[in-house]
Amino acid sequence: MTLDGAAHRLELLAQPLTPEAFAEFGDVIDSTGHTPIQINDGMTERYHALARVDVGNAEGEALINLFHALPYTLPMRLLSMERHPLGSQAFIPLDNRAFLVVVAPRGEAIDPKDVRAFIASGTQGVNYHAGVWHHSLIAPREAARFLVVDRGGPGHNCDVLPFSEGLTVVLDVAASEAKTQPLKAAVTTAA
Ligand SMILES: NC(=O)N[C@@H](O)C(=O)O
Ligand code: NI
Repeated sequence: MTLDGAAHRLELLAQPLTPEAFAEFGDVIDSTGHTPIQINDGMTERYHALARVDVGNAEGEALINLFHALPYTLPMRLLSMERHPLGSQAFIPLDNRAFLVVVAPRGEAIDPKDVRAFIASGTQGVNYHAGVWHHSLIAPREAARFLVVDRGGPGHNCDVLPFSEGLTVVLDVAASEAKTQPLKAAVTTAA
């Protein structure tokens, strides 16, 4: 499965992550805009069920992982996308650092014009729904740690789709300050 593409260059500009804009790809994990449940005698606010873990079938199980991501320098060239057909995958930042999310709609191929890039703030996580194409974790500028909740169990759960040689996909960051967290420092001149 490769992307059709003559000699094209696709410049991706990341936009601030919002639940509405991300809805077709998954959930935004963020307390903003949600009413918490008061628990523990009022000592804790529970933001309940911000997203659900999809483990696909009875053989699947939910895994709780930690990812220590090394930093990418931007602009960066994206070479492939991946999907997990059997389950969801959630990334929650632990160091309050913004990160980049690149997604494309489900399907057996990816139309380059459907690829979207978002800037997730340090207080926003994402939960990719099963089968949604995404780039693997991108931590810009500095190393960062993430809580990752995804599916374990038997079965093939990671398809990788390379962009064709004829298509160069470059991820940059919107010139305008993102509402979430400025990433200008992350943009360095390409080597
Ligand atoms: N491979 C792995 O566990 N992580 C990727 O799926 C990713 O989306 O980063
Ligand atoms: Ni993944």
